[in-house]
Amino acid sequence: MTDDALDQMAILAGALPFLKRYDDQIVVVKYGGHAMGEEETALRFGRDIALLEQVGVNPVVVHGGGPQINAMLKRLNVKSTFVQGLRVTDAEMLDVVEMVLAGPVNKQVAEAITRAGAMAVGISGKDGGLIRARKLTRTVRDPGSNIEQVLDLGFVGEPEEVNPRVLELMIGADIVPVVAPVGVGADGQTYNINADTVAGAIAGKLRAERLLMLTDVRGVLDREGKLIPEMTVAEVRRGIEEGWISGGMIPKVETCIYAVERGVKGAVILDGRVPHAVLLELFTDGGAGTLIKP
Ligand SMILES: Nc1ncnc2c1ncn2[C@@H]1O[C@H](COP(=O)(O)OP(=O)(O)O)[C@@H](O)[C@H]1O
Ligand SMILES: CC(=O)N[C@@H](CCC(=O)OP(=O)(O)O)C(=O)O
Repeated sequence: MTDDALDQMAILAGALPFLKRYDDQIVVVKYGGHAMGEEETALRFGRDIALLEQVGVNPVVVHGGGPQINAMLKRLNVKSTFVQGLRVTDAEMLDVVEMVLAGPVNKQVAEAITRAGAMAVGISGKDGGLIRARKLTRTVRDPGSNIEQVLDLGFVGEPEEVNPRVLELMIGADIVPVVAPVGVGADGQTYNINADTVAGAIAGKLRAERLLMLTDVRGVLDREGKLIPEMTVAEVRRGIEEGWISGGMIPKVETCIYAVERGVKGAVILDGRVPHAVLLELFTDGGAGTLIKP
């Protein structure tokens, strides 16, 4: 038996009460591009997801791939800009985004889970009508003049409607869905959607037991840099107002709030680079990151 499998067994040894809680429940896992790291990290993630499936949990994986898109853009010598953490996406950029997300990244994640003994199938939000998207509009207010300006991010979208049918069929057939964050408008236009947003929308629609957001920080940290194990929605809102929850953490906690307000029992932000982060979060008392509850 490999060291990795022994570690999995050690975590499972004390997991009986948790296994009951999650039996036949849906757990949506957002696997961020930064959390993917080296090939071995992806394979280890695959083994954990396969194990979840094998012990009776129904995992649904939504992956990102920002760094992987950046690597391809560098090879193609195409420049990319971000506004409020979102990639400005013209028609040429959209081709690259869809090619990378629905191509190698999606297949790598599905293959890692399949190799570990579960059957995973990669789809994008365009498959089976999963995500109907619309163009995202964002505004900024100029602090000097107080004038509001509408930003044009091109083909950046947001989910307008999630049709969970394809996911339900896959889950019913013991297939682990692996979703690339691309959607399609009513007119057939493809949209690039932030992966956190897609994970939140899917978790909300499926009323998942848990939404796990794997990133490359330990969770939400307080002003002293200490990990906060649990927060209510009100405490998160206060953190944003007071400014110690900022930058890339804001869309993440907002996604968690969106999900728990739609019936997800708990949303967790945790460090995907920690070995077996998913298992530790679900199957141990202390959990692994920051749990956000209603
Ligand atoms: N209170 C906080 N706790 C943890 N991280 C925070 C906090 N406030 C801001 N951040 C920032 O949020 C970042 C995480 O967001 P981001 O880098 O966008 O993640 P990802 O690439 O996984 O989507 C952290 O690296 C950190 O710089
Ligand atoms: C609109 C937008 O910004 N879309 C993202 C989609 C991928 C993503 O969200 O990946 P991570 O989770 O790894 O950051 C992008 O183009 O990078």
